Amino acid sequence: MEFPFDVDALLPERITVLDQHLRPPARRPGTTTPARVDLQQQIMTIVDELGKASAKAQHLPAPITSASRMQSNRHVMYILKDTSARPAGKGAIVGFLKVGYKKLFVLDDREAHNEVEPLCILDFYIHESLQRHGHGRELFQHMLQKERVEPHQLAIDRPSQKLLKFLNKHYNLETTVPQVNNFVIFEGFFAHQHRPPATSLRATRHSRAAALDPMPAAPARKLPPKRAEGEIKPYSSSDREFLKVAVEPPWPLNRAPRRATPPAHPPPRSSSLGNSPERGPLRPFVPEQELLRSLRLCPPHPTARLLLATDPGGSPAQRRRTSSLPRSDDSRY
Ligand SMILES: CC(=O)SCCNC(=O)CCNC(=O)[C@H](O)C(C)(C)COP(=O)(O)OP(=O)(O)OC[C@H]1O[C@@H](n2cnc3c(N)ncnc32)[C@H](O)[C@@H]1OP(=O)(O)O
Repeated sequence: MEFPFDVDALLPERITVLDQHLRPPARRPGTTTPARVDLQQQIMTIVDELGKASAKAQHLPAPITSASRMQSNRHVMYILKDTSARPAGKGAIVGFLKVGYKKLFVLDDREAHNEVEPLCILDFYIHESLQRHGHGRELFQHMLQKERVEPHQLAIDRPSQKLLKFLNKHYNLETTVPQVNNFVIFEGFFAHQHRPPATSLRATRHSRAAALDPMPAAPARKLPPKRAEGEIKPYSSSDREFLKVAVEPPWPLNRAPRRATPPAHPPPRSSSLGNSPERGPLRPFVPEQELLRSLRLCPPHPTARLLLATDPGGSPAQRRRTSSLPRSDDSRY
């Protein structure tokens, strides 16, 4: 992918890492240095063009990667340049990989909900003319080392078939843990994960049920902490969510037909997973209330039940609230 400016001078390293500041890397000694603002503009152009090319390759209605989205999120972009060819002496870009930490509610193999904050693969693109030459693997490998994560610890935001094959081939990732959101996680995701100390912000911020849940928490964040967070909404974290706005018809046409009774169990494996990795049109919008209702119908964890039964200090009101279904004014979500 070529640009009308000198990519080779702009990005001295084979792989450049960009964060939300989109700072131009330090240039090689002896290279003439244009104004800093021009360099940043060039970086922004590269990010925008890569985002557009990736969206086109994935048949998305709009790019999910752009300079402005980079600036407003704590994502990290790994950009690979072509060091062999220097068409017109200006260099070229091979592709990019975008990652970021996200709060997710994921199901484990017992179909219990877990709040985690894994590193997510958000966008990945290698130029069409250079795919299947090992460039994707080079980028991915570099990212794994820099972020110090193992492939099975990652969550993937709506992987394409090509990416699923890529992950299978290079990292033996095959067996997925079925989810009801757009993220795909693989077997081993819940193994050996970092468990924060009981006094950590994460533990105290959680709901009582989450604090009692013995499932391990997400891998430790390597990125700086985000701004103060508000209420956590299940399934609200996909980086591709905003694309729904582009494809969703206006209200009331966007309302899914209401069921008489909410589903007692999450969708079966094939349905959940069959939907997630597919590209093309996004899945119909699931009304949040319906989703919450099905969440609230999940049976309490056995540990929680035991504690509630044996907790003599809890007031009757407290016991009433925790032993029955959450009330409509329950503001946890
Ligand atoms: C969360 C997300 O970002 S989902 C979106 C992922 N991006 C895309 O689908 C955009 C189009 N595809 C691409 O840009 C690239 O193919 C990537 C990024 C998926 C992989 O990068 P590449 O440089 O092609 O990967 P690399 O050469 O290291 O590995 C090749 C392997 O990837 C998989 N793969 C790559 N292209 C294809 C393809 N067209 N068909 C099937 N499998 C493919 C295969 O396993 C392949 O191994 P094989 O050639 O022996 O079958």
